[in-house]
Amino acid sequence: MTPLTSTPEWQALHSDRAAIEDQSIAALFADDPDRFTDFSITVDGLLLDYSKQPISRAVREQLLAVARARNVAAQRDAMLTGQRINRSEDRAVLHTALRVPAGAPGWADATIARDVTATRSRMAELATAIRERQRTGATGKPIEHVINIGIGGSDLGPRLVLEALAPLSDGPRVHFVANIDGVELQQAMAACDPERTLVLVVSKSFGTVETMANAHEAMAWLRRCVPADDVLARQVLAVTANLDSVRALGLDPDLALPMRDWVGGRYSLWSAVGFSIMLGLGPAAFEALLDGAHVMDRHFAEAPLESNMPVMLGLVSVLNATLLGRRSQAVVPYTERLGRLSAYLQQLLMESNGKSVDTDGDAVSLSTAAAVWGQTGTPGQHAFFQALHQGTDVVPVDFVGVARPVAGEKGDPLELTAHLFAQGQALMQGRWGEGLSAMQRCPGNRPSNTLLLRALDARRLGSLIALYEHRAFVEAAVWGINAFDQFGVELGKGLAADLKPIIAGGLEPAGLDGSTAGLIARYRHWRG
Ligand SMILES: O=P(O)(O)OC[C@H]1O[C@](O)(CO)[C@@H](O)[C@@H]1O
Repeated sequence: MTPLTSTPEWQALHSDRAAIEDQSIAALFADDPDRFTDFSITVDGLLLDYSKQPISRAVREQLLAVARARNVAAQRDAMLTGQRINRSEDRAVLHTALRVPAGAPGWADATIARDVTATRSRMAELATAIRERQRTGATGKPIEHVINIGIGGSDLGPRLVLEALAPLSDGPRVHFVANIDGVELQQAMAACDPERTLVLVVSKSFGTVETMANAHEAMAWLRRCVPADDVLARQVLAVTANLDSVRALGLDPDLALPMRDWVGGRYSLWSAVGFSIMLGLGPAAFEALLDGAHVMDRHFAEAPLESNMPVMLGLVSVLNATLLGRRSQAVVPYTERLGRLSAYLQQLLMESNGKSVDTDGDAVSLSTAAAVWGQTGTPGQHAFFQALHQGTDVVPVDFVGVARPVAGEKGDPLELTAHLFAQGQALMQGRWGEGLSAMQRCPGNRPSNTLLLRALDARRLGSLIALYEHRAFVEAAVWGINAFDQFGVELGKGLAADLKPIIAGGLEPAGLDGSTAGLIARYRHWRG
């Protein structure tokens, strides 16, 4: 893979780096009254406004030239058509196939489409039977609670969606359990009647320590509390790509909902991993979520690069993170319902693109993924916004707003929206003028994107999530890295397994580094 820095297109952009950094965003508006129209893109009720970035028309052309030089369109097509683009794991990457409506033309082959439709139908039948109380728990009581046990991609997506659309929930109440310390599981078990609870064990690998530990605990609870021999068969359901391990846990693999190896964990909420969404909101809402994502997929596949929302969002990110060295990025949704968004995007963007070698294994020549963080507005305004306005580092912000709240939600987002728009304006304009002390002045010229959803509903949420998935793809394509493996996460998992018996006191801490040995000694001492 040619290093990005060796391409003439990047070199041309880089030679203008200082000018771009100094570019007054306000001046770009003054020079071009139509700038908002030209630097915003709308796809089916989702608007991206990237006009408050230091990007002139000429700079946009340079960015697009970089995208062409990196074959972003060809790389996209290779993903969509099921080529094995995840080279380090020799896998195709087909989360987009999960969102093609049944019978509609997709990009991948027909076998995959049939498999996707079959799983979706099975999920819908089962969810309907549970929601309509035809399929009960082992003692004949209806399922009113679901405990979703999973972590990372087997947790964050369904959690985000169910929190966002909670007012639409008319099915069993879903409780999420990810951490291994037992806190969430204890809380969930305390809130659930075991005879009316379905436990979902969601794990692509079915080997993740946290998930397996929590699954054992929850299964023991069901066995203890439900007087029926077939309680596990009736009330525990595995969602996985590893059916052999389902058997090892004592569950029937024939009952499990399958995942495929061509779906990465952090791209999997559209698969059977989203079963808890279907249970909570119903199959129609799940379909709407998929439809919204598919609309974004089609747009990504078909729109010219310059009016392609994920392409432009990805290029803006590369400009900030790589060209201008802005190593962190805030995501601030202006609705409490999207409070999980920054955590979701942390995994999506940082696990995908926190890489320092390219697809050939050579060191990349420039910085890749920036740190992603944030919380909702307006609480975030009273926490970290001071640093956004006056701190020494420029932190690009993605604002996310909704024109209409989720159906059934009380409260009007107008007040919040005023804050949202005001913050973007304030970051750009700053505050200057006679009579202001140095402490009172705000430098301004700080970039932001604004994403505005016509309404917070399943369809727009699907589009929004798919947009960020494709942004990660575009960034990776430009950087020349593989967005679909995550070997870095494995290292700590292995070390934790080695350390556990030492910390527990069964093994002596031989050969450890001084810090780890010291920490273990102190922990043991304080634990008593
Ligand atoms: O679904 P699994 O296999 O339990 O993995 C959970 C998560 O662990 C990771 O492998 C690493 O955090 C993620 O990519 C994945 O979403």
